[in-house]
Amino acid sequence: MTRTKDDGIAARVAAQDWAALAAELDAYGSALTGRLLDADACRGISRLFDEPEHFRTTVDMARHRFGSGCYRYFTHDLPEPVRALREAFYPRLLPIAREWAGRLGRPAPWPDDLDEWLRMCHGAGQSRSAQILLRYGPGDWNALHRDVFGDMLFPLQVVVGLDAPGEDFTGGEFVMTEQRPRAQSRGFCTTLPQGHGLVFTTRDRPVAGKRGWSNGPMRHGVSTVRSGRRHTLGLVFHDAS
Ligand SMILES: O=C(O)CCC(=O)C(=O)O
Ligand SMILES: [Fe+2]
Repeated sequence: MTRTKDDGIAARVAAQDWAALAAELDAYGSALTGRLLDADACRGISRLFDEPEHFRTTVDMARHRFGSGCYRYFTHDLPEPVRALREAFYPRLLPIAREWAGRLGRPAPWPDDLDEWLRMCHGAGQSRSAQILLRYGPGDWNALHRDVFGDMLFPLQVVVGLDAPGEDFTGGEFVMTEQRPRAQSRGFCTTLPQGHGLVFTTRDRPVAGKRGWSNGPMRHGVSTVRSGRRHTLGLVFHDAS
């Protein structure tokens, strides 16, 4: 079993410039962190893909017309670095989620404690782990989508790049689109560096306008991988139904 200790993941997440990340999220609906995991730690996580005991379900993306490639849902018994990352991000994302809810006049049901929030999800019928490990090969891609599984929704999520773009794979950029009222959509592209996390909105972002805030609906996906293999770790803060 590839279990490594949390060798300072919490400290590295805490040490990010969270004011700058929040400002970037405000402006673009996504923000890239500094390096959180070294190459060995990234390989340790991507290798888990071949250890079926960690996963509850495997999704063949082509079969569901979600794109092409495969992802696997972890069981609730998360391997240490995955658990540590999720736990470290939650309290940092929470003030941003609450601020955004305030701007949009929406409820902010998220307690300070992640476990308490997960208990609320489970009580509402969203009781299955939503953490995923993804593997893309040449020609694979991820259709534009939103990871909304029910009424219980935490509005920000994180994807961690596990391979080095340009070395391990080409293509495979992280793509976001923002729907604009009565106009065509705007696109955002991020090349995810190995070991970095991209924080992004699950559903929409508050957009400032002449008459106050409105919501800018956003979707995310991945452009076609041209060569090599790309692995990512997807961290979602609500559970699935
Ligand atoms: O592979 C990626 O970069 C994105 C995966 C994804 O859809 C997610 O993390 O929610
Ligand atoms: Fe996703």
